[in-house]
Amino acid sequence: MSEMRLVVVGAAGRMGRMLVKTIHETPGATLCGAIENAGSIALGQDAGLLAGIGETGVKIVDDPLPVFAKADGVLDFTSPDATTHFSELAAQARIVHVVGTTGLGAADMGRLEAAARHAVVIQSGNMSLGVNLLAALARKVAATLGEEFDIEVVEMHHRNKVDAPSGTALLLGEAAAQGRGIALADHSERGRDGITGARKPGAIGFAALRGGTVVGEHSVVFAGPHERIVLSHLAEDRSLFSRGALRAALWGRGRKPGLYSMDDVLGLADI
Ligand SMILES: NC(=O)C1=CN([C@@H]2O[C@H](COP(=O)(O)OP(=O)(O)OC[C@H]3O[C@@H](n4cnc5c(N)ncnc54)[C@H](OP(=O)(O)O)[C@@H]3O)[C@@H](O)[C@H]2O)C=CC1
Ligand SMILES: O=C(O)C1=N[C@H](C(=O)O)C[C@H](O)C1
Repeated sequence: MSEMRLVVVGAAGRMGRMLVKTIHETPGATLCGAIENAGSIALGQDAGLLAGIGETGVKIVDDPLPVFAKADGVLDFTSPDATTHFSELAAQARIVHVVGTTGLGAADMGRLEAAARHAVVIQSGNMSLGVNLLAALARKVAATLGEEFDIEVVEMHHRNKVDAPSGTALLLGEAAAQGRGIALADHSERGRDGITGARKPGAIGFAALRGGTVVGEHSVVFAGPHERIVLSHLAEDRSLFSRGALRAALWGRGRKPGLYSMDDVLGLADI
Protein backbone atom coordinates (compact mmCIF):
# COMPACT_ATOMS: atom_id res chain seq x y z
CA MET A 1 0.00 0.00 0.00
CA SER A 2 1.18 3.57 -0.63
CA GLU A 3 2.34 5.73 2.26
CA MET A 4 -0.49 7.29 4.28
CA ARG A 5 -0.55 11.05 3.58
CA LEU A 6 -1.20 12.87 6.84
CA VAL A 7 -2.08 16.45 7.74
CA VAL A 8 -1.26 17.89 11.16
CA VAL A 9 -3.65 20.60 12.36
CA GLY A 10 -2.35 22.84 15.13
CA ALA A 11 1.10 22.10 13.68
CA ALA A 12 2.86 24.78 15.73
CA GLY A 13 1.50 23.55 19.08
CA ARG A 14 3.25 21.31 21.61
CA MET A 15 1.59 18.17 20.24
CA GLY A 16 1.54 19.43 16.64
CA ARG A 17 5.34 19.69 16.52
CA MET A 18 5.70 16.26 18.13
CA LEU A 19 3.30 14.77 15.56
CA VAL A 20 5.32 16.22 12.66
CA LYS A 21 8.46 14.61 14.12
CA THR A 22 6.75 11.26 14.69
CA ILE A 23 5.34 11.14 11.14
CA HIS A 24 8.92 11.68 9.91
CA GLU A 25 10.07 8.68 11.99
CA THR A 26 7.16 6.35 11.08
CA PRO A 27 7.45 3.96 8.12
CA GLY A 28 4.31 4.03 5.98
CA ALA A 29 3.40 7.63 6.85
CA THR A 30 4.26 10.92 5.20
CA LEU A 31 3.47 14.54 6.07
CA CYS A 32 1.42 16.19 3.31
CA GLY A 33 0.06 19.26 5.08
CA ALA A 34 0.30 21.44 8.18
CA ILE A 35 -2.42 23.81 9.35
CA GLU A 36 -2.49 26.60 11.92
CA ASN A 37 -4.90 29.31 12.99
CA ALA A 38 -5.35 32.29 10.67
CA GLY A 39 -3.08 34.99 12.09
CA SER A 40 -0.62 32.53 13.64
CA ILE A 41 3.01 33.66 13.48
CA ALA A 42 3.87 30.13 12.29
CA LEU A 43 2.12 30.60 8.91
CA GLY A 44 4.55 30.24 6.01
CA GLN A 45 7.15 28.43 8.09
CA ASP A 46 8.33 24.93 7.20
CA ALA A 47 6.59 22.45 9.56
CA GLY A 48 9.73 20.30 9.82
CA LEU A 49 12.00 23.21 10.71
CA LEU A 50 9.55 24.23 13.43
CA ALA A 51 9.50 20.64 14.75
CA GLY A 52 13.30 20.48 14.80
CA ILE A 53 13.69 17.77 12.14
CA GLY A 54 14.94 19.92 9.25
CA GLU A 55 13.18 21.11 6.13
CA THR A 56 10.26 18.97 4.90
CA GLY A 57 8.98 21.24 2.13
CA VAL A 58 5.59 21.39 3.88
CA LYS A 59 4.70 24.97 4.73
CA ILE A 60 2.19 25.81 7.47
CA VAL A 61 -0.98 27.31 5.96
CA ASP A 62 -4.39 28.32 7.33
CA ASP A 63 -6.80 26.91 4.72
CA PRO A 64 -7.55 23.23 5.45
CA LEU A 65 -9.82 22.54 2.43
CA PRO A 66 -7.26 22.05 -0.38
CA VAL A 67 -4.92 20.24 2.02
CA PHE A 68 -7.56 17.75 3.24
CA ALA A 69 -8.53 17.06 -0.38
CA LYS A 70 -5.08 15.56 -1.04
CA ALA A 71 -4.74 13.64 2.26
CA ASP A 72 -5.64 10.22 3.68
CA GLY A 73 -5.85 11.36 7.29
CA VAL A 74 -5.65 14.26 9.74
CA LEU A 75 -4.08 14.31 13.21
CA ASP A 76 -5.86 16.81 15.43
CA PHE A 77 -4.68 17.99 18.86
CA THR A 78 -6.11 21.52 18.91
CA SER A 79 -9.21 22.90 20.69
CA PRO A 80 -12.85 21.72 20.85
CA ASP A 81 -14.09 24.45 18.45
CA ALA A 82 -11.35 23.72 15.93
CA THR A 83 -11.83 19.94 16.19
CA THR A 84 -15.58 20.02 15.54
CA HIS A 85 -14.96 22.22 12.50
CA PHE A 86 -12.21 19.92 11.21
CA SER A 87 -14.44 16.85 11.76
CA GLU A 88 -16.94 18.21 9.22
CA LEU A 89 -14.21 18.89 6.66
CA ALA A 90 -12.59 15.47 7.24
CA ALA A 91 -15.97 13.78 6.81
CA GLN A 92 -16.55 15.63 3.52
CA ALA A 93 -13.12 14.53 2.31
CA ARG A 94 -13.76 10.96 3.64
CA ILE A 95 -10.39 10.89 5.40
CA VAL A 96 -9.41 9.39 8.76
CA HIS A 97 -9.69 11.90 11.62
CA VAL A 98 -7.62 11.16 14.73
CA VAL A 99 -8.84 13.37 17.58
CA GLY A 100 -6.64 13.87 20.64
CA THR A 101 -8.20 17.21 21.63
CA THR A 102 -9.65 17.20 25.16
CA GLY A 103 -12.32 19.35 26.81
CA LEU A 104 -14.95 18.14 24.31
CA GLY A 105 -18.50 18.56 25.65
CA ALA A 106 -21.60 16.52 24.84
CA ALA A 107 -22.51 18.77 21.88
CA ASP A 108 -18.97 18.45 20.48
CA MET A 109 -19.16 14.65 20.80
CA GLY A 110 -22.51 14.77 18.95
CA ARG A 111 -20.79 16.55 16.05
CA LEU A 112 -18.01 13.94 16.00
CA GLU A 113 -20.65 11.18 15.94
CA ALA A 114 -22.34 12.89 12.97
CA ALA A 115 -19.01 13.11 11.12
CA ALA A 116 -18.33 9.44 11.91
CA ARG A 117 -21.33 8.45 9.78
CA HIS A 118 -19.20 9.36 6.74
CA ALA A 119 -15.60 8.80 7.80
CA VAL A 120 -13.41 7.02 10.33
CA VAL A 121 -13.03 9.09 13.51
CA ILE A 122 -10.76 7.81 16.27
CA GLN A 123 -11.09 9.82 19.50
CA SER A 124 -9.38 9.37 22.85
CA GLY A 125 -8.44 11.60 25.78
CA ASN A 126 -5.15 9.73 25.84
CA MET A 127 -3.44 7.98 22.93
CA SER A 128 -0.83 6.08 24.98
CA LEU A 129 -0.87 2.32 25.39
CA GLY A 130 -0.09 2.66 29.10
CA VAL A 131 -3.08 4.84 29.97
CA ASN A 132 -5.53 2.73 27.98
CA LEU A 133 -4.22 -0.37 29.74
CA LEU A 134 -4.59 1.48 33.06
CA ALA A 135 -8.22 2.25 32.17
CA ALA A 136 -8.88 -1.45 31.52
CA LEU A 137 -7.33 -2.25 34.92
CA ALA A 138 -9.38 0.46 36.65
CA ARG A 139 -12.56 -1.02 35.10
CA LYS A 140 -11.64 -4.47 36.46
CA VAL A 141 -10.70 -3.24 39.93
CA ALA A 142 -13.89 -1.16 40.21
CA ALA A 143 -15.95 -4.17 39.16
CA THR A 144 -14.26 -6.31 41.81
CA LEU A 145 -14.42 -3.92 44.77
CA GLY A 146 -17.65 -2.88 46.46
CA GLU A 147 -18.88 0.61 47.35
CA GLU A 148 -16.88 0.56 50.60
CA PHE A 149 -13.96 1.56 48.35
CA ASP A 150 -14.14 5.25 47.42
CA ILE A 151 -12.80 6.12 43.95
CA GLU A 152 -10.77 9.30 43.37
CA VAL A 153 -8.95 10.30 40.17
CA VAL A 154 -5.97 12.61 40.68
CA GLU A 155 -4.04 14.25 37.84
CA MET A 156 -1.18 16.72 37.37
CA HIS A 157 -0.21 18.61 34.20
CA HIS A 158 2.00 21.48 33.06
CA ARG A 159 1.03 25.08 33.82
CA ASN A 160 -0.25 25.77 30.26
CA LYS A 161 -3.00 23.16 30.19
CA VAL A 162 -6.37 24.89 29.65
CA ASP A 163 -8.94 22.20 30.56
CA ALA A 164 -9.72 20.33 33.79
CA PRO A 165 -10.22 17.58 34.68
CA SER A 166 -7.93 16.24 31.96
CA GLY A 167 -9.36 14.09 29.18
CA THR A 168 -7.44 11.18 30.64
CA ALA A 169 -8.89 11.70 34.12
CA LEU A 170 -12.39 11.60 32.61
CA LEU A 171 -11.51 8.50 30.57
CA LEU A 172 -10.28 6.78 33.76
CA GLY A 173 -13.35 7.92 35.72
CA GLU A 174 -15.56 6.59 32.92
CA ALA A 175 -13.75 3.23 33.03
CA ALA A 176 -14.22 2.99 36.81
CA ALA A 177 -17.91 3.92 36.45
CA GLN A 178 -18.37 1.24 33.78
CA GLY A 179 -16.76 -1.31 36.11
CA ARG A 180 -19.23 -0.34 38.82
CA GLY A 181 -22.13 -0.35 36.41
CA ILE A 182 -23.04 3.30 37.06
CA ALA A 183 -23.24 6.46 34.93
CA LEU A 184 -20.28 8.78 35.61
CA ALA A 185 -22.44 11.87 35.00
CA ASP A 186 -24.65 10.95 37.97
CA HIS A 187 -21.77 10.22 40.36
CA SER A 188 -18.91 12.58 39.57
CA GLU A 189 -17.69 15.03 42.26
CA ARG A 190 -15.48 17.86 41.01
CA GLY A 191 -13.84 20.97 42.42
CA ARG A 192 -14.52 20.53 46.14
CA ASP A 193 -14.12 23.76 48.10
CA GLY A 194 -15.39 25.05 51.46
CA ILE A 195 -17.85 23.15 53.66
CA THR A 196 -18.61 20.40 51.21
CA GLY A 197 -20.22 17.93 53.58
CA ALA A 198 -19.07 14.34 53.73
CA ARG A 199 -18.25 12.44 50.60
CA LYS A 200 -21.34 11.00 48.88
CA PRO A 201 -21.38 7.19 48.91
CA GLY A 202 -20.56 5.86 45.46
CA ALA A 203 -19.09 9.16 44.21
CA ILE A 204 -16.16 9.27 41.80
CA GLY A 205 -14.04 12.30 42.71
CA PHE A 206 -11.64 14.33 40.56
CA ALA A 207 -8.72 16.53 41.59
CA ALA A 208 -6.54 18.49 39.17
CA LEU A 209 -3.08 19.93 39.90
CA ARG A 210 -1.29 22.32 37.50
CA GLY A 211 2.32 23.42 37.48
CA GLY A 212 5.72 23.45 35.83
CA THR A 213 6.40 21.25 32.83
CA VAL A 214 4.69 18.02 33.91
CA VAL A 215 3.74 16.06 30.76
CA GLY A 216 0.86 14.18 32.43
CA GLU A 217 0.41 12.12 35.61
CA HIS A 218 -2.72 10.21 36.60
CA SER A 219 -3.72 8.02 39.54
CA VAL A 220 -6.93 6.18 40.27
CA VAL A 221 -7.20 5.73 44.03
CA PHE A 222 -9.46 3.06 45.53
CA ALA A 223 -9.65 4.02 49.22
CA GLY A 224 -11.25 1.41 51.41
CA PRO A 225 -11.33 0.52 55.11
CA HIS A 226 -7.69 0.52 56.28
CA GLU A 227 -6.19 0.02 52.81
CA ARG A 228 -5.76 1.79 49.46
CA ILE A 229 -5.08 0.56 45.98
CA VAL A 230 -3.46 3.16 43.71
CA LEU A 231 -3.14 2.63 39.96
CA SER A 232 -0.85 5.21 38.33
CA HIS A 233 0.56 6.27 35.00
CA LEU A 234 3.38 8.80 34.54
CA ALA A 235 3.95 10.16 31.04
CA GLU A 236 7.59 11.18 30.58
CA ASP A 237 7.48 12.45 27.00
CA ARG A 238 4.80 13.65 24.54
CA SER A 239 6.04 11.18 21.93
CA LEU A 240 3.92 8.59 23.81
CA PHE A 241 0.82 10.36 22.57
CA SER A 242 2.06 11.11 19.04
CA ARG A 243 3.14 7.51 18.49
CA GLY A 244 -0.31 6.37 19.64
CA ALA A 245 -1.92 8.83 17.23
CA LEU A 246 0.15 7.49 14.32
CA ARG A 247 -0.78 3.94 15.24
CA ALA A 248 -4.45 4.98 15.27
CA ALA A 249 -4.23 6.68 11.85
CA LEU A 250 -2.58 3.67 10.19
CA TRP A 251 -5.12 1.33 11.86
CA GLY A 252 -8.02 3.47 10.65
CA ARG A 253 -7.04 3.51 6.98
CA GLY A 254 -9.54 1.52 4.87
CA ARG A 255 -11.86 0.81 7.80
CA LYS A 256 -15.60 1.43 7.58
CA PRO A 257 -16.89 4.81 8.85
CA GLY A 258 -17.54 4.98 12.58
CA LEU A 259 -16.45 6.49 15.88
CA TYR A 260 -13.62 4.39 17.31
CA SER A 261 -11.54 4.58 20.50
CA MET A 262 -7.98 3.60 21.38
CA ASP A 263 -9.44 0.43 22.94
CA ASP A 264 -10.42 -0.56 19.37
CA VAL A 265 -7.00 0.36 17.98
CA LEU A 266 -5.08 -1.45 20.73
CA GLY A 267 -7.41 -4.46 20.96
CA LEU A 268 -8.26 -3.72 24.62
CA ALA A 269 -12.06 -3.60 24.25
CA ASP A 270 -12.55 -7.10 25.71
CA ILE A 271 -10.13 -6.81 28.64
N1 LIG B 1 -5.28 12.62 23.64
C1 LIG B 1 -4.00 12.72 23.97
O1 LIG B 1 -3.25 11.72 24.03
C2 LIG B 1 -3.43 14.08 24.22
C3 LIG B 1 -4.25 15.17 24.12
N2 LIG B 1 -3.76 16.44 24.25
C4 LIG B 1 -4.69 17.50 24.00
O2 LIG B 1 -4.36 18.12 22.75
C5 LIG B 1 -4.76 19.48 22.76
C6 LIG B 1 -3.58 20.36 22.36
O3 LIG B 1 -2.58 20.30 23.35
P1 LIG B 1 -1.21 21.07 23.19
O4 LIG B 1 -0.52 20.66 21.94
O5 LIG B 1 -0.50 20.94 24.47
O6 LIG B 1 -1.75 22.58 23.03
P2 LIG B 1 -1.12 23.80 22.22
O7 LIG B 1 -1.88 25.01 22.65
O8 LIG B 1 0.36 23.80 22.37
O9 LIG B 1 -1.45 23.45 20.69
C7 LIG B 1 -2.70 23.60 20.08
C8 LIG B 1 -2.45 24.21 18.72
O10 LIG B 1 -3.65 24.20 17.95
C9 LIG B 1 -3.76 25.46 17.32
N3 LIG B 1 -5.12 25.75 16.93
C10 LIG B 1 -6.17 26.13 17.69
N4 LIG B 1 -7.26 26.35 16.91
C11 LIG B 1 -6.89 26.10 15.64
C12 LIG B 1 -7.55 26.16 14.38
N5 LIG B 1 -8.84 26.53 14.27
N6 LIG B 1 -6.85 25.85 13.26
C13 LIG B 1 -5.57 25.47 13.33
N7 LIG B 1 -4.86 25.42 14.50
C14 LIG B 1 -5.53 25.72 15.63
C15 LIG B 1 -3.23 26.44 18.35
O11 LIG B 1 -2.93 27.68 17.77
P3 LIG B 1 -3.07 29.02 18.69
O12 LIG B 1 -2.06 28.87 19.78
O13 LIG B 1 -2.77 30.11 17.71
O14 LIG B 1 -4.49 29.02 19.22
C16 LIG B 1 -2.00 25.68 18.83
O15 LIG B 1 -0.89 25.90 18.01
C17 LIG B 1 -5.31 19.75 24.16
O16 LIG B 1 -6.72 19.59 24.12
C18 LIG B 1 -4.68 18.64 24.99
O17 LIG B 1 -5.39 18.32 26.16
C19 LIG B 1 -2.45 16.67 24.53
C20 LIG B 1 -1.59 15.61 24.68
C21 LIG B 1 -2.02 14.23 24.54
O1 LIG C 1 -2.82 18.81 27.72
C1 LIG C 1 -1.97 17.90 27.86
O2 LIG C 1 -0.77 18.14 27.92
C2 LIG C 1 -2.44 16.51 27.93
N1 LIG C 1 -3.71 16.31 27.71
C3 LIG C 1 -4.36 15.07 27.69
C4 LIG C 1 -5.43 15.03 28.77
O3 LIG C 1 -6.18 16.02 28.91
O4 LIG C 1 -5.56 14.02 29.47
C5 LIG C 1 -3.43 13.88 27.69
C6 LIG C 1 -2.15 14.07 28.43
O5 LIG C 1 -2.34 13.82 29.77
C7 LIG C 1 -1.49 15.41 28.17
